[in-house]
Amino acid sequence: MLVAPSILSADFGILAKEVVSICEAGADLVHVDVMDGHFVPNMTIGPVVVKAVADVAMKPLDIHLMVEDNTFFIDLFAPLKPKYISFHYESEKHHHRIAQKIRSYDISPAIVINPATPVSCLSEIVKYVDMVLLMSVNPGFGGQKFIPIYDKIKELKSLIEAKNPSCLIEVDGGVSDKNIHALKAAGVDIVVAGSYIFGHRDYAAAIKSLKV
Ligand SMILES: O=C(CO)[C@@H](O)[C@H](O)COP(=O)(O)O
Ligand SMILES: [Co+2]
Repeated sequence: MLVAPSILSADFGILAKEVVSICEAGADLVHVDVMDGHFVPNMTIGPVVVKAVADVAMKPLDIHLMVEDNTFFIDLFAPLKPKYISFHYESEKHHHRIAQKIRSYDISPAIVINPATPVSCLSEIVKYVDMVLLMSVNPGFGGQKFIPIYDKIKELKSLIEAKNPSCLIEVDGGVSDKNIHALKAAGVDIVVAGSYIFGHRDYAAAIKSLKV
């Protein structure tokens, strides 16, 4: 299992130090939640702060867009060369165009679906992305209760095996040592965890407990 700590739960007063700490503690990716106050009822960070994160991160960035205007934000963040940019199925009319746009920057495109969005809506776009992110909370906030989406993970695994076997499955929201084994068994490749990791005094121990 790869682990992507979500910096949404970091102490923003010492953000650079927090990013270095999770990288040294064994993070595989640094998950950056970008919210615009329209697609979700919350706002987070923009290009100036994400650049400061990119400047100190020793691991690749995994940028999760929760915005209405995907094109605008992709153009803003592409110069920071993240490994992934993920966009929400629910926020976009032109999924294929957005995936191509991300790839044109030599960045891996990923698509995200909310807990109530069915896996069947991915049947065509799955061929064009390198990762699918399944939300296991409603997007907008850290620290929410995990929604059991195990059937969706299994359904997505079958779709990926049939249409794009190299595509990875990421799960985001409420991940902890309580559900990590079940997530692994269902076929997840990468977990995002915010409050679980940053709520521990020992980040390395928290990350290790998710690397199952
Ligand atoms: O995208 C989101 C929330 O919208 C996440 O990345 C959260 O930041 C995860 O936080 P926890 O649920 O692990 O506390
Ligand atoms: Co996220």
